[in-house]
Amino acid sequence: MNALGHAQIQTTQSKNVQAVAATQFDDFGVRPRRGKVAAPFLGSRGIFTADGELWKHSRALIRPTFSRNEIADLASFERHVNRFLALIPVDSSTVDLQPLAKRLFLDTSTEFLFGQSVESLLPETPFDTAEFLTAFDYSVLGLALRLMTGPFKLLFAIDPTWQKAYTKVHAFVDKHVDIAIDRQRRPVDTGKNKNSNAREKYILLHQMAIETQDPCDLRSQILNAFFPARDTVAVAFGNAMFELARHPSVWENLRGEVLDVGAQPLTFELFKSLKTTRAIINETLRLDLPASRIIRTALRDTVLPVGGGPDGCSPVFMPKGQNIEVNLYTLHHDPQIWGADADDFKPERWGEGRPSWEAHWQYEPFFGGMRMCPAQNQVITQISYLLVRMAQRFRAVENRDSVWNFKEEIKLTVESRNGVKIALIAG
Ligand code: HEM
Repeated sequence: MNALGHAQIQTTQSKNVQAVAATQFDDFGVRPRRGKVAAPFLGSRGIFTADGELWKHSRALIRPTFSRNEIADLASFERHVNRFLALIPVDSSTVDLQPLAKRLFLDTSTEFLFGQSVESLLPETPFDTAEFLTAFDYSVLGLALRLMTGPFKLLFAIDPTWQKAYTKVHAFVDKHVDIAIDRQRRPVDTGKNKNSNAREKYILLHQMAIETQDPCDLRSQILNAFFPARDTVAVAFGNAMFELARHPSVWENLRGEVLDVGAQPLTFELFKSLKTTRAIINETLRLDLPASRIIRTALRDTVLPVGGGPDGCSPVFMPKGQNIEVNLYTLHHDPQIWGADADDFKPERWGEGRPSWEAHWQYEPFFGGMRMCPAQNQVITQISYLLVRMAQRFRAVENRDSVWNFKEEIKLTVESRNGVKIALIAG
């Protein structure tokens, strides 16, 4: 395709997906496209913008955040979920769940990444959350526009609004960076907490400060991790509720499974056994996936397994510097893989005896290979937790949107343009 004057390859072939993600991983990178453009906002070091050794270092810094123990620790998530549930009307009036869910995940992600939640679900927030959010959203929009317009990004070269926005975000992050560095430099407290068995909560920024106390490096590393966390899970959960409001029988199946759980504690292990819940999440991430376009640049001359020749089945040459877009949306909607009902929401397709789409690189909502989303298990656990709590509390969910179909709004993530307007029936 011609992407605003640049020749770019678009692919939906699973063999090419596998090559880009895994078997030819070293041939592709993100830095040529993202590095310079993102630097003013995200800095020059971090998981989202780096390749090679720098990327390996950033990935190693972030990995422990998503360890089994951290994911299984649902106590602080529960605190935020209770606040979220308290804001949902129980008189069957219409609510748009999307902005509420975004506030929930903003609160949880700021807590586990920075060590302090912005508490946007509380009536009294500790500081001007709205101002921070506006600044962050504008910073992301500015970055998205610059990434999408490629050679025309110069049009935005003198845009003081973007600079103002990311400067505000930096001020917020720097405050927490200073706290993390200060904490690291303080002598270890061997006093009153010495015998305490309480496990200290894992906070990514504090862990990063053990490795580096360079404030610019820390700001860059943590912003690179926060950036993909913002909105993605809220959008995925919102999309699941969007579909459930239009498929009452699936809600009934979910509620049946959840009522069978009874008063058992909601644990990581329990979620793994909830087949209907997991099928709903899988199907939502297939149909309405928040991250649908993966773009890479060839770091050297390379050859893709398929796409060339008159029938598109031969290998195809990609010169160094050319971009490739892996279009996960089309892959997830391909009738040759999913059947004639590829565009329909059918969680039952994830039942026993199904084909192993994942093993064949046909289902990749978190992408795959070395740069696969590190938060995958945490995301699935948190969405499962929320769906279970919703189904415990509400007997039914009704669509209250005059528009039936899912209309995409494409930002850096893809979300429902009309929000998630529903009513929840308590019972
Ligand atoms: C439903 C929710 C989410 C989905 C569907 C999702 C999907 C993805 C996808 C497709 C990628 C690959 C992007 C690319 O290579 O261009 C990615 C990367 C990444 N995601 Fe997620 N993500 C989600 C939530 C999160 C959360 C909550 C975090 C929390 C920190 C996170 C952190 C990251 C990071 C750091 C990367 C970059 C990994 C690397 O380049 O090594 N994601 N995600």
